[in-house]
This record gives sequence, structure tokens and C-alpha cells, in this order.
Amino acid sequence: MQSNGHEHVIEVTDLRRVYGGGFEAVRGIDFSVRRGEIFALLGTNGAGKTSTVELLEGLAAPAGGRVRVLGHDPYTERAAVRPRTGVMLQEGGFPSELTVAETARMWAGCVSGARPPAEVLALVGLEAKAGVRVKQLSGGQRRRLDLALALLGDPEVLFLDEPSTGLDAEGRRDTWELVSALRDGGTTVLLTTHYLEEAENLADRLAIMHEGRIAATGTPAEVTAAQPSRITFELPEGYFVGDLPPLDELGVGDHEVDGRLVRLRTRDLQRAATGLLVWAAQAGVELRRLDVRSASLEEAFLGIAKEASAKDATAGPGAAGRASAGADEAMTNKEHAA
Ligand SMILES: Nc1ncnc2c1ncn2[C@@H]1O[C@H](COP(=O)(O)OP(=O)(O)OP(=O)(O)O)[C@@H](O)[C@H]1O
Repeated sequence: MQSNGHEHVIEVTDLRRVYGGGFEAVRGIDFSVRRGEIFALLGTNGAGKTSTVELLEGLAAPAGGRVRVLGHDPYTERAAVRPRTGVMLQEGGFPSELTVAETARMWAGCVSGARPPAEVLALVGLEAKAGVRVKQLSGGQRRRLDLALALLGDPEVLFLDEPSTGLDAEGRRDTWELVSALRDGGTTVLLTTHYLEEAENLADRLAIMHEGRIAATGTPAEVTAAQPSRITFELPEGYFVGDLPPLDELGVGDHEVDGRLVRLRTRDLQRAATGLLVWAAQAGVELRRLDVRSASLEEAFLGIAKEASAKDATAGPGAAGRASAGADEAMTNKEHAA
């Protein structure tokens, strides 16, 4: 569990998940999460994020590979892992006739050493809704109730499946603050998200999944640094691209010309920008609409998804078809809650 001085509380090795019918949703992934960090699993729709998180939560047995949470197998050693983890599923499935406070009390009854329900409701900003029936809550308020219930056992490891889906901008910010505060208090958080901004703001490290595999992993800065930066500008009147310094000498990988607008892509932003600006200064011309920027996580994400699809297409139907044998049987959310 120790590597480079870090304690890994989640370790995933060559993990596979296959559904009934032979569909391989998770195709051999590896990652680890250190104690006290927020790790985000990002991915396109159907990439395999939820399928992976469910294996970490011990809701199903892997078709292959290995998962360890706090040093235990979460499926076969559920009793050792479950009391130390908190789980916020995508669909909570609460009885809708109960009030918020009744729901929290009922849930607390299932958790050994639960925190006072009022305390967790206050943490997620639902104290004013304690007497309201669950069916009268908005979608965002239900997500907050989901989170409150996941916090009842004061977990060491928190699994959050799309924690801010359905929240408005303010609710999302509040959730980020709360999750950051939990991390600062020592909780390890693994979350899935569609929101790149969420991963950029919150995650210490992340993995981008695509069609059952991890296409990129690292800190948000490492993942974006691996993608080319962009320089855009308008060619000065009377100049052509051929008048610029040789683009390969500027470290420009490729370029596009759209009317007078030029877009350069480079993995060496400083060299390209300096070369271009020195050229403009020496030529005595102004580069209108000049825009110099590093790749955002969104660009990295789109680039990685595109690259991964292209690789699958060239690898042929065997690679793209995600069928295999040995399907698992996952517990339903209700079984999990019991
Ligand atoms: N019970 C199931 N039986 C068969 N296939 C399933 C089952 N659950 C999920 N899948 C398939 O497995 C793949 C991965 O699904 P999963 O829900 O893990 O993706 P995800 O990355 O969480 O997607 P999203 O972002 O849309 O929630 C999808 O193609 C999905 O259709």
C-alpha cells in the first residue's frame, strides 16, 4: 500500500468488468489513489466510470484484475471495507414520503457510529429542509441529501458518482467547497464527473476514461501539458504564411489558415510565441486578434477522446468490439443500501 512515501488507499490493477451478454465495459485499467487526495474519473458517456466505481464500492465482482480499498477486496471483504467508506450513488432511491430528517435518521440506523443526522444535514446546507418530504425536494437538494447520507459514517474514503449533476452553479460551488474541506480534513475522495471544470477545480489527480480504458492520467496540469497549445492571429495586410519564420523552427506542429486568420498548434508555446513576436517586431507589423493559450482540460479531453477513437478504428473490429465472457452480477442500489 506504500509507494514513494504515499499510502495508496485505492489500488486498481488490470481491472475488467463484463456485463451479461458479454459486453466488456471496463477493459483492463490501472490506477491508484493516495490517502487524502481527490481523484476524478472523467470520461465520455458510457466510458465505464460508473462500472468502475461500482467495483470499487464492492457492488460487483470484477471479471478480471484486482481492486483493493484500504488494503481489502471490497467485494469479498465487504464487512471490513463498507464501514470505512461513504457512497453517493447516481440514484439514491429514497422513500419519497419520508421527510429529510426522517430519511437521515433511518439511514443513520444502518450505519455503526453514525454522526448526528442534523450535523450532516447542516454540512450540506439542508438544515432548513429537515421537515420537508423528500418528494418535495428539487433535484439538486436530493443530490445534497445523497451526499449527507454518504457522510453519516464519517468515512475515510468517499465515493461520489457525479456529485454535482442537477445542481445549479451555486450548489455546485458549495459542493466543491465541501468536498475540498473533507479532503483537507484527511478524507480520500474518488469522484466521477462530466464537468471538466469540476475536475479542474477539485481534483488533485484524474484519469480520463474512454471506451473502457484509461486514455490519460495525472494531475490536471500534467494532462493538459501533454496537449498542444494554440496561437491564433490575423496575418498583417500584404503578408502570407510563407512570410512567417519557418514554422518547424518555431516548434509549430501544425497550422490552419482560415481567410486571414492563422491558427498554430505547438508543444513549445514559449518558443513559438517568442519567435512570432520577434518576427512581428522586426517586420514592424501588428498581429491583430492575437490569442496565445495553453490547452484547457476540455481541449485535452476532446483531443484524447478523438485520438483514442482513431486508434480503435485503425486497430480493427476486434479492438472496437467490447465483447467478452464471464459477466458479473451487480447488486442493485437497493441491495447496496440495505
Ligand atoms: N447492467 C448493464 N448491462 C449491460 N451493459 C451495461 C450495464 N450497465 C452499463 N452498461 C454499459 O457499460 C458501458 C459503461 O457504462 P457506465 O455506466 O459505466 O459508463 P459511464 O462512464 O458511467 O457513463 P455515463 O457518463 O453516461 O454515466 C456503457 O456502454 C453501458 O451501456
